Amino acid sequence: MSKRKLSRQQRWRVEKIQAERAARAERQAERETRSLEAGEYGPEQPGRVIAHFGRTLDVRGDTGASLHRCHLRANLEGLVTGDRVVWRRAADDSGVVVARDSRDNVLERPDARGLLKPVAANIDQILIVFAVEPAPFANLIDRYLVAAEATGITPVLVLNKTDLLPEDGGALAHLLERYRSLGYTVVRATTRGDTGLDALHAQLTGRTSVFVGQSGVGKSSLIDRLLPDQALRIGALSEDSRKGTHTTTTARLYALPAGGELIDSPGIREFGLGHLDAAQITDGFVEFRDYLGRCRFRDCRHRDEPGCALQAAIDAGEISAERFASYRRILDEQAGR
Ligand SMILES: Nc1nc2c(ncn2[C@@H]2O[C@H](COP(=O)(O)OP(=O)(O)OP(=O)(O)O)[C@@H](O)[C@H]2O)c(=O)[nH]1
Ligand SMILES: [Zn+2]
Repeated sequence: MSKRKLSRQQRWRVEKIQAERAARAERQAERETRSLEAGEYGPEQPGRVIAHFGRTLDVRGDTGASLHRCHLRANLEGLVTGDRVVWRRAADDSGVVVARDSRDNVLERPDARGLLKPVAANIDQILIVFAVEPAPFANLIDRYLVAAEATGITPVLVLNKTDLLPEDGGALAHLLERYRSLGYTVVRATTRGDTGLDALHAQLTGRTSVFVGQSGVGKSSLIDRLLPDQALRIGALSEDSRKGTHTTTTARLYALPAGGELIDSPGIREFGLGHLDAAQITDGFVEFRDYLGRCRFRDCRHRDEPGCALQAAIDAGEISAERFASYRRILDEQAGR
């Protein structure tokens, strides 16, 4: 309901509820300060947010794998899964989060109203999954790469279903070579067979990762194989479900048995191009970066302008004409939205 349509009585009621809420928050903050000062909580220690439900968080201490249901100090806002925090443990194993460390990076998604909201933080790599089938369009891979580059998080390409790959690698071999030559890591995987995930395990070890990619490329299959302890995964979710329906869509951090960590949620898997401006799209093509700023005109749109450094690089074979066409397509589609 829009604000304008509220009657005076409704407005009064809303204000009353807000005032009560503020008073409650203040009392809670005072209680917290008292109990923190009274030494009811242990010493400050580092931890990481594993999941969050409003002002309640699951925190994992840096020593040991146990989870602690924590609440937030009243002055803290906007923590997300993956945040590194300072917390204090209570006698009953719950805790309170007292501070958030600075973030290396943050993954954002538009909410229902189109406003960008952080969903996860401190991610080392975005694994862009594509598959032998459905066959990938280069333009789609480029879109994911551009979106990943805009976050500052390293993208890695994962080609899944390699069991379906013809001996000679088919048309995909050429495509993969293009991305390798741009400096991207390409990992092959298959959920069929015993050794199909070896390279992926190696890529995941010691890092915090997220999986993104089109429907049907095998993200669920990969994640199920990487987190074989289904009971643990599902158990964690059902334990949270009493907290409300939104818990199943909130991002959760999983420790992978073979090493490394995975942050996953339906929202993260749908990560895409959404909200990028022209400059971000241009920057998302890594091989353009050396040429940007070298066009004759400072406001060159890299279309038909004379003295365009990008066009010259294409003519010289230094930039792939296909990647440039893909760039133009993404720009045009964003402009037409
Ligand atoms: N041949 C083959 N099929 C696979 C492999 N991995 C997954 N599949 C199949 O691909 C189909 C899609 O897999 P999903 O794991 O549901 O794909 P997804 O990316 O999670 O798809 P959404 O849930 O729609 O986003 C399923 O029928 C899987 O059995 C693989 O390595 N090889
Ligand atoms: Zn130009």
